[in-house]
Order: sequence, then C-alpha cells, then structure tokens
Amino acid sequence: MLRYLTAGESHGPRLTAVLDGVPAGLPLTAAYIDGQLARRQGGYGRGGRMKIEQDRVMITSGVRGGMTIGSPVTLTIENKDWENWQEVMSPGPEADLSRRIVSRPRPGHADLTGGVKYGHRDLRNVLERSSARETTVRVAAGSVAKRLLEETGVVVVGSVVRIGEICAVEAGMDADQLGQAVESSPVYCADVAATEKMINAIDQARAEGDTLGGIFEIKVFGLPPGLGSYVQRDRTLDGRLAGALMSIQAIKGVEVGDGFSAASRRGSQVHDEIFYDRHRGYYRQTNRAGGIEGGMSNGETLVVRAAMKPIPTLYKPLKSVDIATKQPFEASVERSDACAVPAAGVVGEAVVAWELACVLVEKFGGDTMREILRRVGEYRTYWKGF
Ligand SMILES: Cc1cc2nc3c(=O)[nH]c(=O)nc-3n(C[C@H](O)[C@H](O)[C@H](O)COP(=O)(O)O)c2cc1C
Ligand SMILES: C=C(O[C@@H]1CC(C(=O)O)=C[C@@H](OP(=O)(O)O)[C@H]1O)C(=O)O
Repeated sequence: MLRYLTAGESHGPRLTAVLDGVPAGLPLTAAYIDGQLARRQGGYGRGGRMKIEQDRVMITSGVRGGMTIGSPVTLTIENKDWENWQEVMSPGPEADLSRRIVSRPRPGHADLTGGVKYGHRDLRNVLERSSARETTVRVAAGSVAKRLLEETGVVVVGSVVRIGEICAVEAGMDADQLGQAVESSPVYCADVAATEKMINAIDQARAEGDTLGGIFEIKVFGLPPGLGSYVQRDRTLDGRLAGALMSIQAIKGVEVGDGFSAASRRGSQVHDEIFYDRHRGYYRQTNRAGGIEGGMSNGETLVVRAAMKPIPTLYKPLKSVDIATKQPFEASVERSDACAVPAAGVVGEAVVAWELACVLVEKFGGDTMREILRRVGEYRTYWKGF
C-alpha cells in the first residue's frame, strides 16, 4: 500500500513529506523532482513569493545511489522566505507571537472558520497551513508516483483549458505533442491562440486588483485497464481521483470525460461503443467516458478536469470583519497571486499520478519494480486476448 503525509507551514523553515510503500528498484533522482517543482513555480500569474522561492528537494531517506530501496522516502523542501519570518514563526519560546498577528479574515480563505474551529485568535495559525504553499511538497510526492508510472509506460500530462472567460480549443494531440506544447506555453495551454488571450486576461485582472480562476485538464496515456474497482464504492477510480483533485486548494469542481455536458444529452450520444481488433484488442471510437467505466480504467485515455475558483486574496478590497474589534474593514493585501491555474494544473498532475500509482500498486502488488513491471506486461497481454 502506498501512502504519504505532508507537514510544514507556509513561512516555516521547510516542508516535508514521508512516503511509505514505494517499491524498491525505482530509479529516482532529486533532479527529476526539481524539474517538476520548477514547473509548479513557473506558471504565469504568480505573485511576489515565487520570486523569493527556488524550490529544490532534499531526499533524506529511502533512496541510495539513485534507486529506491523499499523503505520510507522522506522529501524536504526549504522555504527561502523563512529567513524573513524567523522571529514570527520560530517553534521555540523566542518566537515573537505579538508580531504580524492576523485578525482580519479573508472571504474565500480558511481564515475565519479555521480560527473558530481551532480556537486561534491569531489567524496566522490557520493561514500558515491552509496556504497552497503545501502543494510544493505534494508535487514532490507526486513526482515519485509519476516516475513509477513512467516505468510502466504511463504518461500524465496536465494542461490549462480555461482562464476566466478564455477557453482553449481541444487539440486532440498525442502524449508527446501535448507535453511539448504545454511545456513551451507560459500558461501551460496547448492552444497557442488562446494562450495570448489568457495572458492578457490575467494581466488585466491583476491591473484591476482582481483575480481569475479557470479549468485544467489532466490526460493520462497508456494506463492499464482494470485499475480501481466497482466492488466497494470507496475503491472507485473516479471517486478517488475526484477526491484527490478536490483536495487541492481552491478547486471547486471535477468532471470525468464529458462530465457535466453529458447530463444534457441522450444515452446514444454519450456511451462509447465497443469494438475489437486482433492487433489492438478492445477499443472505442469515442472516449466520452474519459477512460473510466464502473469505477475502473477501461484502457482508453483518462481525461479529468478540475475547476479552480479565483484566488481569494484580492488587492481590490472585499468587506470583512476584524475578529478583535468586530468592526468592518476592507482588507489590505501585502502580496498575492493573480491567477494560479497553471500551477494548480501541475499539482493536479501530481495528485492524479499519486492516486494512479496507488491503484496500480494495489492491483499488481510487489515490493519491487521488477515484479510490478512483469505483472503489468502479462496483464496487458491477457487483456488483449480476453
Ligand atoms: C497553486 C496555488 C496558489 C494559490 N495562491 C494563492 C494566493 O496567492 N493567495 C490566496 O489567497 N489564495 C491562493 N490559493 C488558494 C487558497 O489557498 C485557497 O483558496 C484557500 O486555501 C481556501 O481553500 P478553498 O478555496 O479550497 O476553500 C492558491 C491555490 C493554489 C492551488
Ligand atoms: C507560496 C506559495 O503559494 C502561496 C499560496 C497562498 C495561499 O494563500 O494559498 C498565498 C501566497 O503566499 P504568501 O502569502 O506567502 O505570498 C502564495 O504565494 C507556493 O505556491 O509556493
């Protein structure tokens, strides 16, 4: 069984993840994880914090000589901003808790409800952990899953398909084409014409003190069929993926395949007819189901989308109430992202990769990559001839 926990505050010294159940014999380097971390930092629309951070992972257990050894993998990432926050954020008695107190909750953030729930009158104790800074180490964990999937021939590619009102046109590219198009775009969008409009929309929102949300899409190529299950509802692959994507800060909707639009069409216009070819095995001519039927991968490309709300911290003030004075105020903001949909897409890849690695390891078992690869190969042959 694969599992992990993360820890760390946004302005604390570092973020940590401990990954348990990673099979032995997986080639893994810090450089590979750093590449994914850089992608998360790179998307257009980020604020001042990304100019301070240069995320790099330290692997402090579970890997020797570039290869996992089966014991827990510990990943840590430093917060460079910690230097500016030591007096406020120090875990020891020397911390000056009277400085930078937050008593003004932001609408749309965890501040107010988190403060009441945990009894914090200084809402900093809430925002430090609710912050999406935590997604840094989730991307690091997801990178290990991505590596595992790559070894089995599975490729996960995320792309931005909407920023605010600007929508990208579906391009129908294969894994390589899509990956290259996305990587070369400042907003990780495969549609070149839409990209420019998206950048303009972000710039305009920022100039007006406002923020933008959008939609990213994750496609997974080469996934073996039969991952997930229909036999218990908490084992359904779509259920697990939706939960993982919804757990990302500011994600408010998830759809699989045609998702919400399928609700308005007839069954004959929605379901993907089944065909068989001796060389290809079972296949579909359409993929409206997005590669999942009955809670299991069905061998077609997996397609999931997630909708992100606009960033809640606005330069243009929203009304709120100071919890110390109970007086209304209009929030003042030090810094914030204007749009983080491209970054969220990279986080989306990571959480999807993690869930897929979990169900793959559940189905094919094995303490070693060698066992997993052999079983995946046998299963793909079995499926074709079934
Ligand atoms: C990559 C990323 C960056 C984010 N950056 C900010 C930010 O700069 N300011 C902000 O207020 N919210 C930001 N958010 C969103 C908040 O973290 C999120 O809205 C908040 O934790 C409340 O959770 P909820 O929106 O899921 O209800 C970001 C989210 C992601 C995924
Ligand atoms: C630090 C990251 O994102 C942060 C997520 C975030 C929030 O409220 O979620 C608020 C901002 O942090 P700060 O208040 O320190 O500027 C973002 O920069 C990151 O993605 O690495």
